[in-house]
Amino acid sequence: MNLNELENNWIKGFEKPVIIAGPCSAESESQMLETAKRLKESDADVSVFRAGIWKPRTKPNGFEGVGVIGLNWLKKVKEEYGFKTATEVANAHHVFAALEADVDVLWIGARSTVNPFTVQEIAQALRGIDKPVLVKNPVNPDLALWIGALERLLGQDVKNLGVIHRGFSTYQKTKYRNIPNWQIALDFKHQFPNIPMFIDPSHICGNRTGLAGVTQEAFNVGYEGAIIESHCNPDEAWSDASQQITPEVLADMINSIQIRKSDISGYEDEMGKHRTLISDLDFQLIELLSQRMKISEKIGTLKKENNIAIFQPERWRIIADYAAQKANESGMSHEFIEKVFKAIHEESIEVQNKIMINK
Ligand SMILES: C=C(O[C@@H]1C=C(C(=O)O)C=C[C@H]1O)C(=O)O
Repeated sequence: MNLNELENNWIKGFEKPVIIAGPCSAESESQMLETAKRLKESDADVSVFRAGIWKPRTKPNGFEGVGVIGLNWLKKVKEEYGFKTATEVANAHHVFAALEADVDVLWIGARSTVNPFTVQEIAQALRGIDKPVLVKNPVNPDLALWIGALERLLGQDVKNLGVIHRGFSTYQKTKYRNIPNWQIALDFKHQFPNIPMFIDPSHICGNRTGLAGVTQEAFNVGYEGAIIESHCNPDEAWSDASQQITPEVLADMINSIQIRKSDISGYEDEMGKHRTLISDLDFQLIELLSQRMKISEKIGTLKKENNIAIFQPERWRIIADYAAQKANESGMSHEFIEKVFKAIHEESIEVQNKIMINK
């Protein structure tokens, strides 16, 4: 069996979009019950209550989670408020403890997904379970590693799978804590449309203000749910205080978000007309690119015969400047045109390189 054959019917048992919410970390019984109570009373439509029991911290000596005692509090939340519960597992010991406490949904964190040994250990501990297991993207933008983690789970007969898009680490300071890199998540969704995808705006943003925008963007492209950190007293939270919101703020946010359906029925004709035009233009784009590469080949032959270097910075600068100017005039984003032309130039260099090394 491969990942594309999974049916993932588990998601049908949840109200859509599936909202998973709760504190970053379990801190005390009262903090857990108070947060759960207020989530229940709000109209955020939360179906799963999350809380971190074991916390992977960047530096030692910080708060590393309350440990197994927190599982009792999760149990209480389930009994008193009827939520399903979720927590992160990062080794086999966590898995056994979480299953023992009957946690309903487990997730593998971004720092674990990067390590095949860890994922294999967790997968073996989970062998054959039918509880949903969600895999966060690895901290580094590596789609194969993300897919590999799911394959390890499937290899142990864990078939109710989902993924969480939590963004990717960067060295540069950006407005995000972890840049979304939407393309990687969309590549995943394209390859595995049958695997439910959740957005984790809390870890992408690292602050409260960006949460609604990122969540809306994810629902615009058809994600199935969101996992959002919510705490009864966010400013006093023991971990990730700056990105947590109260249950009431969460409810306002969820209610302000538009949910889009992926089904186009009823609009096939109207969309069909536009799509025909797009297909026609795509065909022309490919034709034009192919003609451009053929000319580049001729230039490559000329350069080879006359020992001229392939890369011509002056010429490339003129082309890039011209493209930027045209982008402005036509109202397209400068970044987009720059990306397209860089890709064309890279391929053109590659085409000429092939000619050069051909005897
Ligand atoms: C085609 C050439 O070779 C390279 C490729 C270019 C391109 O594809 O536009 C431009 C400059 C060179 O770096 C050229 O020298 O004109």
